[in-house]
Amino acid sequence: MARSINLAVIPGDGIGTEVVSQGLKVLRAVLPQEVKLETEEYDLGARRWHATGETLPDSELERLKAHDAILLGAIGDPSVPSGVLERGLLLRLRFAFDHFVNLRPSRLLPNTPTPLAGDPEIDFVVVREGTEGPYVGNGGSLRTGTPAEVATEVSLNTAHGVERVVRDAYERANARPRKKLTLVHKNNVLVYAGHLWKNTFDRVGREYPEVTTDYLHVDAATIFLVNDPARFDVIVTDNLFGDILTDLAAAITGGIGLAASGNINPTGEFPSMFEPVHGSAPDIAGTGKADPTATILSVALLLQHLGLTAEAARVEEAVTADLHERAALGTRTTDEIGDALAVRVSG
Ligand SMILES: NC(=O)c1ccc[n+]([C@@H]2O[C@H](COP(=O)([O-])OP(=O)(O)OC[C@H]3O[C@@H](n4cnc5c(N)ncnc54)[C@H](O)[C@@H]3O)[C@@H](O)[C@H]2O)c1
Ligand SMILES: CC(C)[C@H](C(=O)O)[C@@H](O)C(=O)O
Ligand SMILES: [Mg+2]
Repeated sequence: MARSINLAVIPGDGIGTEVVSQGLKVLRAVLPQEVKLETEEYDLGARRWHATGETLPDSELERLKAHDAILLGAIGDPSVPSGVLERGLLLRLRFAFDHFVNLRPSRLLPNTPTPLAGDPEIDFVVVREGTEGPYVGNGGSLRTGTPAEVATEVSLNTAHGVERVVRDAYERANARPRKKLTLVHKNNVLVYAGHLWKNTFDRVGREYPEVTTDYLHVDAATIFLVNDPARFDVIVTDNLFGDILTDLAAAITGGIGLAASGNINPTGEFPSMFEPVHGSAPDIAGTGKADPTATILSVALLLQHLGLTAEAARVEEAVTADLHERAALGTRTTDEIGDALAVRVSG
């Protein structure tokens, strides 16, 4: 069936540009001829900010709306004050496009090194809330820069925002063979937000009698992620806990170079955005050491989201096969890994 994909591409900063070009290479190689791919690259990130002072102008946001999806590399640069691009560009996109499901799957693929002992079974997905929590920018500081400075960063949690992400997580758990959903929060201390999350979780759960539920405080969840990761199937959690847990999840499943994510707007009102979990890695930018696999697996999530499930599976299979050979192949550059995966998906 002939169709076209109108993809926005935001390479961003540092290794973002390096890994995105590999992601596009694999995307082009996996798509059948009858699917026409149109891409439009957006110059957003540190270069643009230095040149114009802009992070994400309204006009660009408006143009981005028209795309079927967005592929993003990473943003953030040591030459730009911390938070300017993170808030002004990345979070602005997630909020403006109502990406309330930040989907971060974690699977330990065969032959992939893990720092954990034994041969752990790891196959879970984190459903991280993407538009609320302490990320909303509800804060400020008084007497800034003085010894008497006071700073606040208030976490915003709405019944609407919590319910929609919890419901999405139940749906995902219900569709998986194990049907298990774990809520991670900290309701022994954060009692207002924590109780809203837990009450919503329990109430919505009554509509999903086949889903087994579990609750963990976030500190304990970090223990289990290391000692017993097999206990997790689907995790639902708030924006900040989800950020931290998914870097840990990446570390136990082969490293941050393999961790993919999708910022999903489930209603389809706005384009969803796919990006590796990692950042712009200024420490290795320009060296060819960046692993593009996380971006390529994010391309698989993008394909899945667009209903191209066979192509998504081909990308995942190619990554699994490539990982099998990693130990024998030794060190490869970003480009070499991208080339190898592009050959595999088109073969
Ligand atoms: N989604 C995003 O765009 C995003 C995500 C995280 C951090 N950031 C930003 O990126 C900048 C750097 O942040 P950071 O250092 O905390 O996190 P980072 O993820 O960029 O790097 C952490 C460590 O992981 C390594 N690493 C990351 N990606 C890798 C890859 N693909 N292959 C091999 N090694 C990889 C880096 O070399 C570094 O040692 C900051 O400005 C931060 O705000 C952006
Ligand atoms: C860069 C930052 C805003 C971002 C986040 O905290 O969500 C990043 O760490 C991520 O995990 O995508
Ligand atoms: Mg993060």
